[in-house]
Amino acid sequence: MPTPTPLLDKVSSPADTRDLSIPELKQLAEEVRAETIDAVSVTGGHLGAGLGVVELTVALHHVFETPKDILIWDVGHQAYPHKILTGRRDRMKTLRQGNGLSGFTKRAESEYDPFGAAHAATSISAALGFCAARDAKGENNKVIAVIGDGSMSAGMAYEAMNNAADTTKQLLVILNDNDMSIAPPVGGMSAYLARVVSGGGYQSLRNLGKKVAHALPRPLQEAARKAEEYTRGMVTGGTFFEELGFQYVGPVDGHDLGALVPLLKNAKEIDRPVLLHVVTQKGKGYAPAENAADKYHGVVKFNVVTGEQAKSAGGPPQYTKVFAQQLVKEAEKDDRIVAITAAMPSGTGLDIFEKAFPDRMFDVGIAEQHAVTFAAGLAADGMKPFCTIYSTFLQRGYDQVVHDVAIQRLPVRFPMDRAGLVGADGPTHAGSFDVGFMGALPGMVLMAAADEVELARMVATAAQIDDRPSAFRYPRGEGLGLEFPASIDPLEIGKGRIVREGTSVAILSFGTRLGESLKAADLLAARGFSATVADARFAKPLDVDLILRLAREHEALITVEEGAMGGFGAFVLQELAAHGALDRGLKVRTLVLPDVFQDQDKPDIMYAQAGLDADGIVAGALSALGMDNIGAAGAGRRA
Ligand SMILES: Cc1ncc(C[n+]2csc(CCOP(=O)(O)OP(=O)(O)O)c2C)c(N)n1
Ligand SMILES: CC(=O)[C@@H](O)[C@H](O)COP(=O)(O)O
Ligand SMILES: [Mg+2]
Repeated sequence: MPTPTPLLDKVSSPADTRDLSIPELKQLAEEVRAETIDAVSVTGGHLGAGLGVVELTVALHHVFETPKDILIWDVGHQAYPHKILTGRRDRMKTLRQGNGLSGFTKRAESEYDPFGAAHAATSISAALGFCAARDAKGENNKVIAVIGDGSMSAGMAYEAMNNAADTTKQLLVILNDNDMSIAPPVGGMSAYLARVVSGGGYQSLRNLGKKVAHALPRPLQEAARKAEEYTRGMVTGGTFFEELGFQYVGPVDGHDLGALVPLLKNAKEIDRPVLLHVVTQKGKGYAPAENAADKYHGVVKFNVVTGEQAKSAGGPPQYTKVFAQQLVKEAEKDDRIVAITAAMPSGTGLDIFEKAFPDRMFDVGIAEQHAVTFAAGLAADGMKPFCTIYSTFLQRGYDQVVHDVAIQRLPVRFPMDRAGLVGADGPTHAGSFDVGFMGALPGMVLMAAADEVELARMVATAAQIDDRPSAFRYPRGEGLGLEFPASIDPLEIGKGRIVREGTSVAILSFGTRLGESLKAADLLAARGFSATVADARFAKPLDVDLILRLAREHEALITVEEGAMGGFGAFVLQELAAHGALDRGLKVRTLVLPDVFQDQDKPDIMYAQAGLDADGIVAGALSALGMDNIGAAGAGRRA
C-alpha cells in the first residue's frame, strides 16, 4: 500500500512549493522520500544519494525560481526527488528502463535539467559557464551547483573553483557532505571536511545569519573576518574555500528545512561565489539504506518493508569477479603487482584484491586522471600497476594515458571493465569508445575477452607484458559459466584463434560478441552458407596472418565488436588495405555500435537494435554476400 501523499499530489511543478510554510515543506519532503523509495523499489537504481538530498531538493525548489534559476546536480544520481518535483512524477517507475526516464539529469528530458551529467565533478564548471553567459547577457538569474563530498576529490572541481571568483559574483556551490562516495571517501579533502564538521558542530542559524548578512562594505568585512579568524585561532573550517575566493557558509544540517530555507534565501543575495557546506546522511529516512555499508548507493528491486533486495538467480560469475580473482592469483606470484581504483573498489572487484593485499591496493578517489599518472609513476619505478577503471571513466584520463603512459612506453596495465553497452545507466556509462582511443596509441597492446576464461588469460598476459602498456576490455555482467582449466596460461601476443571452420564467410569477433557470432554461423548454415568464426583476441597488435588468411579463403569478411566506429573493424580494414587484400573483391562489413548515443535499455535489446546480435550478424553477412536487400551499408539493423 503506497504511503498517502496529499501534499505532493498538489505539487505539479516547483512553483507549487513556493508559498509553502516550513511545516508544509517538511511534510512535502517526507512524501517525496516515500515516493522515491516506492519508485526505486520497482525499478532499482541509485537510491541512497537521493534520499540524502530530499530536504535540500525541496528547499532549493522552494527558494529558487527554477527553471529560470539554474540548478545543476553533480553526477545526477541523486536527482530522483528533483525529478518527482519537476513534472516527472508519473514516469518515475520507468526510471532507467527502455523508453523511460534517465537515471541521471538530462537536458532532453526536462527544462529543469539545464545540464546533463552522470560522470562526477562537472557541475561547478558547467555552473560557472552558465554564470558567465548570464553575466554577459546582463541577466540576473541565480546559478546553483550541488556537488557531493566524493565528487570533490576530482580535479575538475578544483579547476572550476579556482576560476570562480575571477569569473562571476553570483554562484552558489552546495557541497553535499554525507561522508560517503560509493565506498567511504578517501583522501585529504575528505579528512579536511570531516575536521570542519566535527570541529564546531553545526553552526547555529544565528551565527550563519551573521556570516551571510553583512552590513560592512566588502573589503572591510573581508579584512575584519580574516583578522578575527586567524588571530583568535577560531577557524573551524572553510578556510580552504575562502582562500579560493568563496564565501564559506556552514556546516549546516542538510535535513533541517528550518535552517536550510533562510540560509538559501540569504545566500542568494551575496555578491560573490558562495560555498554552502551541508551535512547530510546518505540513505536518510529509510532504515535499510541508512544501515547499509554502501548506504544503498545502487540497488536492484527491493521489498520496501524489509529492504531485502531481489536475489540474483545465482548464475555464472561476473566478469568483474573473474578479473579480481585472477589478479589475486597473479599477485600471489609477483609482489610487484599493485592495483589502483578511482573510487570504485566494489565495482571493479578490487575490494577482493584489497582483502588479499591491503597494502597493494590504492583507492585514489574520483580522480581518474591522477590514477593513470600515479600508475605511470609506479610503473616507472618498477612496479606492475593494474589501473582498473571502467571504460567510460577512463575517457577522463585519456591525455594521461597518451602523455604519461604511452609516449613513455610504461607498462601500465589497464583492465577496462564495463566495456560495451551497460544497460540501465545509458549512454553516459556505455563503454563504446575505448577500442578506438586505446588502439590508436603506438605500442599499446589491446585485448578483448570473449568469455571469462579468456579474461583470466588476459589478466595473466597483462601481468607478463613488462615492456609497454597494455589494456583489456570486458563487459558488465556474467560470464558464460565455463569450466576453468587447471592452469591459466598467458596468450601469445597478437595471436587470434579460429573457433569454427567454414568456407564462404568469415566472422571475426573481438570480445564477447563471439557467442552471437557462433549463433549467427548456425543460422547461416541453416541457409546454406558455411561460416568460419574467429576470435581476434587482440586489436593491437592485430593478427595479420589470421586476417589475411580469412580474407584469402572467404568471399566475405565480417568484423563484430562491442564498440563504436573507428575501432576494431577500422583497424582490420586498414590492415587489409595496406596488404592489398581489398584489391581483389573481398566483401567486407564492419559491424559496430550505431553512430548515435543509444538510450538506456536492457543490453540485449540495445545490441539487437545495434545489429550486433546473431540476427544482425547474419544480416551483415547476407548483405556482404549480396543475398538480401538491406542496402549498401548493410551492417544489420540500426538504432
Ligand atoms: C568520473 C566518474 N568517476 C566515477 C564515477 C562513479 N561514481 C558515481 S557516484 C560516485 C560517488 C559520488 O560520491 P558523492 O559525490 O559524495 O555523492 P553521493 O553518492 O555520496 O551523494 C562515484 C564514484 C562517476 N560517476 N564519474
Ligand atoms: C552513478 C555511477 O556512476 C555509478 O554508481 C554507476 O552507476 C555504477 O555502475 P555499476 O552498477 O555498473 O557499477
Ligand atoms: Mg557523498
